[in-house]
Amino acid sequence: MSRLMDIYEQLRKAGNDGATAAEIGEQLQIDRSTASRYLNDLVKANRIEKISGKPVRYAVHALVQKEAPDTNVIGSGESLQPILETGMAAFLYPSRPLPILLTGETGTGKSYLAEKLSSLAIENSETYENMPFIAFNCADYAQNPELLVGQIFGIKEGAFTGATEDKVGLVEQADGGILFLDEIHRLPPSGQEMLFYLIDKGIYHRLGEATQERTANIALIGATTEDSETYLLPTLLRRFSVKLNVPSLRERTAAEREALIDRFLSDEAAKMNAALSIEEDCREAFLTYDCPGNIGQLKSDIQIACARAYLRYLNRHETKVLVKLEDFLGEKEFVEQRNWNEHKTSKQIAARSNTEQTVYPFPNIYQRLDKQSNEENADMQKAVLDYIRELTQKYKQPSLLQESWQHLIDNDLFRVLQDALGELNAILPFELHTSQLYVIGLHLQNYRNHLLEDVQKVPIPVMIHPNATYREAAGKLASHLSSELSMGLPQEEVELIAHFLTPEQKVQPEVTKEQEIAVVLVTHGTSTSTSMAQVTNHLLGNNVIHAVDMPLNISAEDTYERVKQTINGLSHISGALLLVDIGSLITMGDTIQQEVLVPIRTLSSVNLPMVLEAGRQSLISDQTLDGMYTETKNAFMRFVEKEQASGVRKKRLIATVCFTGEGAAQLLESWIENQLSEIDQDVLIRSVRIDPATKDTSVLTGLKDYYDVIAIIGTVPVSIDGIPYIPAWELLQHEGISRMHKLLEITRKSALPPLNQDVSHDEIYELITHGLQEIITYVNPKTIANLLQKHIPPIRDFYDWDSNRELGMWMHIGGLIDRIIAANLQQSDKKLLSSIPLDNQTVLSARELELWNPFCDRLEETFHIHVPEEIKRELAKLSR
Ligand SMILES: Nc1ncnc2c1ncn2[C@@H]1O[C@H](COP(=O)(O)OP(=O)(O)OP(=O)(O)O)[C@@H](O)[C@H]1O
Repeated sequence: MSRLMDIYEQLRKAGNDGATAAEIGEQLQIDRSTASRYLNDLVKANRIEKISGKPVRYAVHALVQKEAPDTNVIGSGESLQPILETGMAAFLYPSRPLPILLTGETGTGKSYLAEKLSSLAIENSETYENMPFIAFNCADYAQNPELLVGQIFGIKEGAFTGATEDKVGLVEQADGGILFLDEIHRLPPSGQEMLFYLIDKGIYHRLGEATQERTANIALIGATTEDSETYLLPTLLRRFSVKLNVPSLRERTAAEREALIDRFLSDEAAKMNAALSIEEDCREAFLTYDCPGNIGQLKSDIQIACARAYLRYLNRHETKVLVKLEDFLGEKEFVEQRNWNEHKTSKQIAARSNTEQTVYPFPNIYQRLDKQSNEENADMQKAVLDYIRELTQKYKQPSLLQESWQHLIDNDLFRVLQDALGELNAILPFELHTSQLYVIGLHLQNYRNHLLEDVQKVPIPVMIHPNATYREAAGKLASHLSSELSMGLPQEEVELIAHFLTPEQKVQPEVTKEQEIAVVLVTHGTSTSTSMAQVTNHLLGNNVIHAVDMPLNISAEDTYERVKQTINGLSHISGALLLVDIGSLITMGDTIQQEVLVPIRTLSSVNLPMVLEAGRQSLISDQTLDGMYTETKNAFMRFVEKEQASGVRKKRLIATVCFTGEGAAQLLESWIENQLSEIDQDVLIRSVRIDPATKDTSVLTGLKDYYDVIAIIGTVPVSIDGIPYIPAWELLQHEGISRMHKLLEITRKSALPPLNQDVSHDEIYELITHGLQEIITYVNPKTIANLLQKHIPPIRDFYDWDSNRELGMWMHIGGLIDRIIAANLQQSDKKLLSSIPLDNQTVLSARELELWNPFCDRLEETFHIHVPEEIKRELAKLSR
């Protein structure tokens, strides 16, 4: 700290009485006249005042004295006292605020303190009144140092590839106010240099704008979890005159930890709209457990335990939310299994999704029947059977812990079920799995809850069970419930339990239903297939979709091999339905089927509704490959028709989500906005708050009515049918960005007309020139369209293409020509060939090959290129 700062500090400690120059000189071991000079500087800068009298005394302004400690910040009177005091002093330093560096372990509250210090300064000082506070996490752009520096200092158009326009940086936005850079060690050396130049001289320049100097006056706060000596340039480190280490949770006093727990609990209670209390042993556990992720972890563990308690309160119609030790222990065990060294964000996301599984809504037949009380009895019976299936499927989620089930079922009911197990086993022809009993327990809990709700009930239809043994077992259970819990079941309920007991519904959580026909999903991107498959498998409660990802760097041959191996690895199948994202993969199945010796059918343009339908179909026992193909295709058509029937296409929207709707969600909002290219400017980005306690997604489902919500991106995993979710941490890596781009690409308003609509040849020409403009780089789309217009008709007639098929082929060929030209220019024919799923097995007639010759000859003449033989074959094959 500088001498001036030392003097200021000394005076602050002296309080309202202040000190004389001689006293200060003595305390700091400097001569009195030097102390006096500094003190007068501070007076001139209006930071301290003179108290008249002899000798003159100096004191810090009363206003400043009252600013620290802040009673609202837990620890302000204790562990955080020095940080708050020194931090405020640095802010109010004469003439120019001193840069502050906050160091400390993850979750200790560095960001929190930066914000608190800033709001204190803004509230209490005239200098900062109405001044901006800009916070930015450098880790968000760690993958792209150039862009990171650009975000901070601004970018001049053309500074690097992709910098298509001038961009104002954060320094400019924070001018005259406060800039907080979290994870500052992520700044590359060039950025660190620019930063210390700014601190020194108040001067900076935008990226790519070396000649134009700009000025800014900012109060800088940096924060890092890393050792600053190692990760920051010594020159920058020296510029941080105030370095404050934020203590870990271990170093905070017990009283502070207790106060933190109370604060977090009352924050949760405020969100719940219900009375919340905590059992003593659970509070004790929160007070004492080892919490390496510090306050951040403590907070999220409390939030999760509260969410669990809240779920129990809802399910059991309790009068208050009671947080028990078990609500916390589930989480703790989970935390212990994980290596805390992993990135905190991914840990928190995983922890939240773990909770989400518990919060997953269980089907409730009574509510369903209430809704459809006018339905025919047969439909109601079907609804009941679906309900049984759904409930049993749900149990197959392996991650759903047994205790979670127990939480959902009243203790007395749970006990009666367990007691009855032996007797039921004696009656039934097989041993009842305990999990099956939980399923029945859940159903009975639903029934019990419904009884409690004093509403007019629609009775479930009576579905007499054909087998007397099961009816007997159900009767036995009913009499236990009646005698031990006075829970008399009506006849239809007893019959329903008999259905639950039958082996068809017998739950075998470890075993996946054996599929006759496999569904293999192949899409571009590092994880697109896997995540679609995960969603579907999760929803269907079965591992029915087999995913093959196609990262951009793997060749067509590798993909081919992967798909082949996947199919070969599935014994007992009698066929496979291949779902692919783009048309060019459509021929892959034909080739593979010759090697794997089972029939394969392929559908392209796959989307989530299609995958779901295919998965559902594959679970139907006697479904055939052709039947599955047709049903899945129909699902797709229905989807397309629904889209078209909705008339004007809805505007596309990406929703960003976080627990506040203001933090991560807003950061993501502006980040994504910057990523959108010209053709995606129609996309709206909206940040949405997800309440941590209820995880209520109704705002998102509401948006769905008015917009085509193409993705949800954020820090709170939400699952809404048909809308892919991209976690924020994934978005900021290559894989996530490419997923987002893929989603944008497939939802763009296609230049192509709706399916099944006949298009005239002139229209095809227009549509194609327009469509090609968007995808090709090397040639004039009109030249290609002219060539196609001239040479396609005999081919079209030979294969009897309809107009949609023809449109598809024109687009495909247009793109292919562009790639051939690029490959010729870059002399990379080999690479081109390896990116096309070529095969030598398909037998093509001489006539088919000849058909393409005139077109290929003209192509070679016009563009001075060579069209390889393999490509001619590929074209012929695709035409079929
Ligand atoms: N004194 C405090 N009072 C109340 N809440 C706090 C306090 N300190 C931290 N928190 C809360 O704990 C959580 C973690 O804090 P924060 O994000 O500031 O930690 P951090 O040190 O910046 O973590 P990281 O280095 O991982 O970014 C936040 O939700 C924050 O609001």
